Amino acid sequence: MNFKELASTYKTPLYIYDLDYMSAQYKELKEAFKGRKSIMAYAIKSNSNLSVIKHFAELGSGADCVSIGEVRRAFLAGIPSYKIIFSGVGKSDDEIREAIQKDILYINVESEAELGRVELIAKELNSVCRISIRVNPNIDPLTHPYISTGLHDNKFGVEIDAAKRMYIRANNSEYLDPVGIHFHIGSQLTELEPIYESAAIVADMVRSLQSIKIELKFFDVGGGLGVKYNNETTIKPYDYAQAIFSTLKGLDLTIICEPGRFLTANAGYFLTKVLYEKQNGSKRFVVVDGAMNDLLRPSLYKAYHKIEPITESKSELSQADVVGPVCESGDFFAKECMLPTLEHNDLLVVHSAGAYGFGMGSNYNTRGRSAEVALKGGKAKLIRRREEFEDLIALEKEFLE
Ligand SMILES: Cc1ncc(COP(=O)(O)O)c(C=O)c1O
Ligand SMILES: N[C@@H](CCCC[NH3+])C(=O)O
Repeated sequence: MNFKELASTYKTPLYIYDLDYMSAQYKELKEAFKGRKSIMAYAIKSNSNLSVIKHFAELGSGADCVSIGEVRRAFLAGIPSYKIIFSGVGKSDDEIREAIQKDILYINVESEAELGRVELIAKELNSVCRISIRVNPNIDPLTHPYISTGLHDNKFGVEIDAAKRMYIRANNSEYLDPVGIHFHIGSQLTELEPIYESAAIVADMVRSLQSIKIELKFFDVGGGLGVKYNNETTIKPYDYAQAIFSTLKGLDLTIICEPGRFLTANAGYFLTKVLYEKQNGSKRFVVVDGAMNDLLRPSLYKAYHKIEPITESKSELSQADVVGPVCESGDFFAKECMLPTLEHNDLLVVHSAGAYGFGMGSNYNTRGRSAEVALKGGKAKLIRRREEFEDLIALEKEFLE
């Protein structure tokens, strides 16, 4: 990849996404589920640029959404309504209403109280809403605590007993059609066992519902497949699919998988430019033009992202913290990273930045968010322009007296 040329054409900081890599990841995962009916529902939250979603739409993907905004993005990008799923613990009445009116595949319900709202709104609309229920299997996914979602300590989903009550209620309602069951125990999962255990619990639940004549069609295994940021061992898609198949013996359900990070993380690069080198006592800092408002993961989770310098410098390597201009000591991309002496305008490539990168960005410190560029067949294309000062103040300006 010619990062120098990309930086000179589009300036920095810059997000770059390799769409061909995303296609290869998509195809590998889809292929792993061969032999069973399956839908890949791309988790839009991992990278919600419309051109990225459109790319997955063209590959035949559905969409997993967590807000009505994401549902609207899915429609805009050409994902068919019958492949769109809407999850999340706090859907508002307006969001539920619009999802029902848009006739998406199903609303994934995450509490008994929410089931009541969905039923009421479907009744008001004189409609029948397809639903699934998100089961919280209380299994430790063995990942970072901030991205664990499958324990009773986490806000997501409902416990088995509550789910059963909800299915019975939904099955008896004129306005609800229970079609699916769902679990998603966390993100960046690198151990297969918790996924297998969760799938087994949920498959047993499907069987117990069958015994009371509630027949589901969709077995939604969520997302969560981890990727290599550093030297993690990851789960192979084939093993993942086989583990799920092994829990489904005797059940003829369409599998829905909601990959996010697996498809996008290692397709993305964040390109930033060196502004200054500085030394505070024995501490060396490399100050760059990107910051935590562009890529929050290192600050929020102490997440590791490989940093690759692009420089003519042949100097010895020494430890440095790579930091941005934001007014927070937590604004860093790497700590104690081995780097040569860098010059003004040298580039640093932050790897694995395609998932939960741009989307978790903000305008903190009145910084415009970076531009985004997509690469396909070796060709680069701008897919979001850089935010300018005028964009940042647009919603406030009219109120200035
Ligand atoms: C319901 C649901 N599905 C899918 C995903 C995508 O997760 P990941 O990016 O780890 O594949 C998430 C995010 O954690 C989620 O909450
Ligand atoms: N934002 C997280 C992933 C959250 C997944 C959504 N529940 C990350 O960057 O790793």
